[in-house]
Amino acid sequence: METQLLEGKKLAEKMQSEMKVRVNSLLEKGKIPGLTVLLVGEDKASQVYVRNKERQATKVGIKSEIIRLPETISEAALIEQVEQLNEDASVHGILVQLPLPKHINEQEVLRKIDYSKDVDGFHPMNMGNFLLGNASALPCTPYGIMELLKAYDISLEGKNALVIGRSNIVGKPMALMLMEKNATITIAHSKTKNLKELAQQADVLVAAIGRGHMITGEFIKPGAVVIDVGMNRDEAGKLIGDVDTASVMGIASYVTPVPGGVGPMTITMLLDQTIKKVEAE
Ligand SMILES: Nc1nc2c(c(=O)[nH]1)N[C@@H](CN(C=O)c1ccc(C(=O)N[C@@H](CCC(=O)O)C(=O)O)cc1)CN2
Repeated sequence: METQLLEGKKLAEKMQSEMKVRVNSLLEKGKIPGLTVLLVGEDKASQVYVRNKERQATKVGIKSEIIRLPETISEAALIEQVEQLNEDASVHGILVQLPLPKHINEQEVLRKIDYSKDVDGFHPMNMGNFLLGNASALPCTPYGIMELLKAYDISLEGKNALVIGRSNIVGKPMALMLMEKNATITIAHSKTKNLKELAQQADVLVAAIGRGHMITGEFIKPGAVVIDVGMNRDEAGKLIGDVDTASVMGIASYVTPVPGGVGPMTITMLLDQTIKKVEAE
């Protein structure tokens, strides 16, 4: 079987060039979409991600700012920053880059974002509305994956989908989005006993485990669609996914590469949701 790459980077470029047109028409009406990202601490990967968010936001015409805060900031001081942004009419989207340092309660901070400015879809109000089928903002990674599947005309109806990972930002919302498209969902996690067996029955497999190259060809049902959410570094510091892409080639029908698959779609959906906030005004 020939395995086709699901090229998130290419789709992201296409979607972002369409976003430039959307932003231009907002600018003509005197509206400038504004996105502010709060970055706490020195985490190397997070620094790369927020820089990329800022660069790509600027490219499509969004006014973007990163507020860098020290690792030692208190939860109260971080919440104060969030509340200031809630009051700032030029800011349409607020994003707190995750993970936060251990002394800060992530959920407490996220719930303090004005939910109408939450472009990550992590606010409990948005999560709840999403669960009820009435979303106003969606978690960007699973949203990007759904757009990628749509762009490649991959039908989910009646398919067995296995989501490996149960995080709030990927696994749980991913399962729900696949279910909305009439797939039959299984969620696996670190305590799942028969992972390989479950994987071998999956028509669609989403790997969001955080363990480099854990999913090899022997986990894959012939013809399956394989989505790799992993962002791991090997011993040489090279970025690798949760899926050993080379070993699934020839077995899967589709696979997302790392880099160039899911990651670029995550940022693109963030930009989309920021623009939508202003379009809806
Ligand atoms: N507030 C949030 N925090 C985090 C989220 C999120 O959606 N909201 N997701 C992840 C990290 N993330 C975005 O923040 C993210 C990860 C990876 C990429 C990406 O484009 N990856 C590239 C490779 C980049 C590299 O070379 O390191 C790729 O896959 O091609 C974008 C966004 C956790 N935190």
